[in-house]
Amino acid sequence: MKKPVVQIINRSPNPLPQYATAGAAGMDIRAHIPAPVTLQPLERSLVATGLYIQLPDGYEAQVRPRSGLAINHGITCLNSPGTIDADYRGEIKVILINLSNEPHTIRPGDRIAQIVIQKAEQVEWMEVNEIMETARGAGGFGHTGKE
Ligand SMILES: O=c1ccn([C@H]2C[C@H](O)[C@@H](COP(=O)(O)OP(=O)(O)OP(=O)(O)O)O2)c(=O)[nH]1
Ligand SMILES: [Mg+2]
Repeated sequence: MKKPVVQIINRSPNPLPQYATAGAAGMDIRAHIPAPVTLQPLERSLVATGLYIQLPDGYEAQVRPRSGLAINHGITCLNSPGTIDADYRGEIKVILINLSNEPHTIRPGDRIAQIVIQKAEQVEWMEVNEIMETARGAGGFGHTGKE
């Protein structure tokens, strides 16, 4: 299947993000920082990547945490999933937070998160007074499976 093409500028010395396996949804993205950054417990930091992308209209990129960093070090993306709009032309940055009890150091070139590129259509609203009934109705927030 032909893949959509996304233009990218890489102002870092790191390789371009790549799919690590044939069926990967995400591509790891790396820190583009001049020196190591240590996150203390509950500290957050906006980490640069040196990447700038031009998404086709109708696409978005999501910045998502890496599960390995999360389970091993308590490092996640505070705004997960981060949204990269199709018309954003700034540098892709990652809001990392340390949810562990130990300091954790991010080094230049470390894989800090992953991006998933997918279709995201815009819609128009049609304002009405009623919306169609369903079996679920207004049930939510854990209402299924109860007697
Ligand atoms: O993890 C992220 C999230 C966002 N962005 C960039 C791309 C996105 O298009 C822009 C705005 O993000 P968002 O809409 O989430 O933030 P906002 O607080 O609503 O800012 P704005 O008013 O600029 O939309 O910031 C990133 O680089 N990394
Ligand atoms: Mg916004």
